[in-house]
Amino acid sequence: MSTPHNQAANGEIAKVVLMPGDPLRAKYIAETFLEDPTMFNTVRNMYGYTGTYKGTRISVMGSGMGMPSIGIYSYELFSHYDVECIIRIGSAGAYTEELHLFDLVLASEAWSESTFALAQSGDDETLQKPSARVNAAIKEAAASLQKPLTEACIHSSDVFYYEANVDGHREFYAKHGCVCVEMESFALFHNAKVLGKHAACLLTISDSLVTHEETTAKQRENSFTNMMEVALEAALKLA
Ligand SMILES: O=P(O)(O)O[C@H]1O[C@H](CO)[C@@H](O)[C@H]1O
Ligand SMILES: O=c1cc[nH]c(=O)[nH]1
Repeated sequence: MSTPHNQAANGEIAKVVLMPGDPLRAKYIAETFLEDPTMFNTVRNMYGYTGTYKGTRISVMGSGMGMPSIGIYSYELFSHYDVECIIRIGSAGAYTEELHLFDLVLASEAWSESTFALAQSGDDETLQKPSARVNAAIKEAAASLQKPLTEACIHSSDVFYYEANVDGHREFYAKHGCVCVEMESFALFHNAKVLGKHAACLLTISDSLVTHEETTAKQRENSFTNMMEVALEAALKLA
């Protein structure tokens, strides 16, 4: 049965779902890496596909941008479609000069000032954690593909554009140890926790708040192939 945001029938979505923010990144992954991909969702253009990767059934679906959006889609995948594991595969802005464009970052935890967890379940933790099992699978996959990654605390922000009076990234790095910023993992990890499911977040550095280098919109859609391949290999270990 469908939901207000997902037209898939029960059984059309695999147990492991890769979840980029951008639905066109989901389309690219399905068309580039999956065999026989079938589209299961077009509601709001939040494309979702199921296909096989090296013989294993895997799904990929966009989450949209921000915690309210991934909050809806991940909750429905976990609770309505019996999905066991979601690996977010996102873009992120670097808070430190040590991270460069296209570097991979695996979230060891997500710090946020967001009220998502408090509002959703009364959880007042400012750090939400990924599944240790899923992080282990991602690290194993990255090592076997010889793709270096940095495992570190990330910032899940509600804000993309800050005004100049806010000393954003320096403070988040100095006070909370966040090496980069994205906008969804805190809510995803929280939903997995309250529903007894598994989640992780693998990121590609798309821009730097320190050096102001940046990738294009098209590169964010289709060039983060190291991240895609690592996530697909990890999914094989989790399916
Ligand atoms: O590229 P995605 O996965 O959307 O991730 C990042 O990019 C968007 C902002 O440009 C936010 O969703 C942020 O989390
Ligand atoms: O949330 C995000 C994602 C990519 N780059 C940023 O600066 N912020």
